[in-house]
Amino acid sequence: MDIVYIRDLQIQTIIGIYDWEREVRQTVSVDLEMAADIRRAAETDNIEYALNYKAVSKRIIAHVENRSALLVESLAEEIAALVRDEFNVPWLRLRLSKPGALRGARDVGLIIERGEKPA
Ligand SMILES: Nc1nc2c(c(=O)[nH]1)N=C([C@H](O)[C@@H](O)CO)CN2
Repeated sequence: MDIVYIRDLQIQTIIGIYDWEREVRQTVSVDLEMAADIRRAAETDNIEYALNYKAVSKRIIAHVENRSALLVESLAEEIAALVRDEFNVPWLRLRLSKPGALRGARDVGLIIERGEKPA
């Protein structure tokens, strides 16, 4: 199994459970690992056969910027579902973090894995 990844994709969005968090955009950071078979793209040197991380990033940004979730859990599940459905990704691991959201911690958030890992 090969992995195409995106690290520390920073997006501004409304997220959080507190009143002040409903009024100001905060930064969330996305790390994403996606199962892929990169061999055909490598053999042909053709983006048509690649899992295009630029296209995935643009889709995630569009979704997150237009959302105003309360919980990081909701946003993480939505991102995982759209990446799997729209880019035909069989398995992914997603870390969604809120830098600076908790005093004393660099960031907080969660890590989820969805789908089945190909052999
Ligand atoms: N498991 C979670 N815990 C908390 C969340 C969350 O989204 N998931 N959110 C908050 C607040 O919005 C926090 O980020 C503000 O500092 C608290 N706990």
